[in-house]
Amino acid sequence: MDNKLTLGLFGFGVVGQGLHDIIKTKNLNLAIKRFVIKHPEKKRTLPASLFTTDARSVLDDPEINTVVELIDDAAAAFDIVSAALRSGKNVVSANKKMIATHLEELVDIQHKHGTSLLYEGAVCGSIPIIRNLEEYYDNELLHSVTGIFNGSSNYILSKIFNENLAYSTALKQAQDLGFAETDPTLDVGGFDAKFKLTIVASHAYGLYLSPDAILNIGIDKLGASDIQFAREKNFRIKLIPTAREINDKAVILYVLPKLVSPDNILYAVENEYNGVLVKAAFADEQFFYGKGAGGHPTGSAVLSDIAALRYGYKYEYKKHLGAGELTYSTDWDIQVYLRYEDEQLIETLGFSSISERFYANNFKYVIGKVNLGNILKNRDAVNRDGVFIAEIA
Ligand SMILES: NC(=O)C1=CN([C@@H]2O[C@H](COP(=O)(O)OP(=O)(O)OC[C@H]3O[C@@H](n4cnc5c(N)ncnc54)[C@H](OP(=O)(O)O)[C@@H]3O)[C@@H](O)[C@H]2O)C=CC1
Ligand SMILES: N[C@@H](CC=O)C(=O)O
Repeated sequence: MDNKLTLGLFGFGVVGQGLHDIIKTKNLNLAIKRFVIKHPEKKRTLPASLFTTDARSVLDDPEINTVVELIDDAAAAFDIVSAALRSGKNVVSANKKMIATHLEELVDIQHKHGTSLLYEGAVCGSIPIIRNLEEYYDNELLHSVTGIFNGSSNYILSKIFNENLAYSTALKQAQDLGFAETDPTLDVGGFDAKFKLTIVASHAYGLYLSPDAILNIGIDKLGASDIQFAREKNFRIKLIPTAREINDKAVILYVLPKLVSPDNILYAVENEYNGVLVKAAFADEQFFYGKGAGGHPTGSAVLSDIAALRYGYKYEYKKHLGAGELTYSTDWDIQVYLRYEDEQLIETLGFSSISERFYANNFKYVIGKVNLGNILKNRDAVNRDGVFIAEIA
């Protein structure tokens, strides 16, 4: 099938412009009829007549059969995407916060209206992980899906570890390069990685979960002593989301910084690059590597989804058909490095074992095993100034 696609594009920022750059270099059987933006006063690189702030002019246009949603407002994005799907238009989105928060509802709308929502660009930029989890790993038992899912935090950590840049300078660079979210707390606080993990959990394990139920600790409390500790032990610190089957009934999910050694493939993933490490029963380990942020890498994933709509591609959410087989659990001990100030925190977290302890005037840490559920329950006590927690193998 080679249907002509007539697009309405919401958003002409980093990703919207990146997509447009790619589309204009190719002779594709598609046309962008209209761009919906928020600030009409902004200077654009295309004729003003193509831009509007009126969402209805796209949603109510019967000639537009495909909506591409690339805006930085998750609430508005949900309204746009759900209205488009309900009106019979297929949609491509890169909005991981919106998708992670509303996935089950969006799947229902697609089923009811026979439309398709694709979102490869929402998870790890240019890396084609969603379609692989849907299609390639359809029958494989997946032991785990982990990796580096956020380009901005990885960029910041790379600049700190490799170039001794200050955290704030590195963050500013990630923003200037268009990698960071409009609210960069989403990146450095591990929220963005968690939204992506929530989407991965659906396609890998058939789970619909509220992101709020999942632990995310970011890199924003990283301090000079943690960096020194990591360097002395020849570790690098990476922000790692983890989805892992702990037995044939339960899956654990969390986002934590991790101290990784040079023999870990993620050690060498630098800057805005992402890496997805899939461990499957028979295929064993497989590694996907590519740019996780930026207009062109993300635009290429968005374009791949647009092209897939030409032949009627839909996610089938097949793993949800056996729903109930696997449940989400937080009852699992993980080994962590914890820098802390108040001894009470060690009690509160209820370490089941401690293998190393260090006290100095301005630097105290323990290494030991703690239950994931306890960290989740006490996340406010852990996610505060003076404390830094990271997984350690
Ligand atoms: N940057 C990246 O590397 C990646 C981003 N993403 C996701 O892609 C989406 C877009 O990100 P990005 O391009 O970086 O964001 P930008 O901030 O660069 O651009 C956002 C665009 O959205 C428009 N906009 C905001 N609100 C509305 C609204 N209510 N109606 C219509 N237009 C609106 C803005 O309009 P105006 O131009 O008038 O201000 C702007 O054009 C986000 O969901 C982000 O999480 C996904 C993967 C990678
Ligand atoms: N802010 C995100 C953009 C891509 O998803 C990131 O840094 O990874």
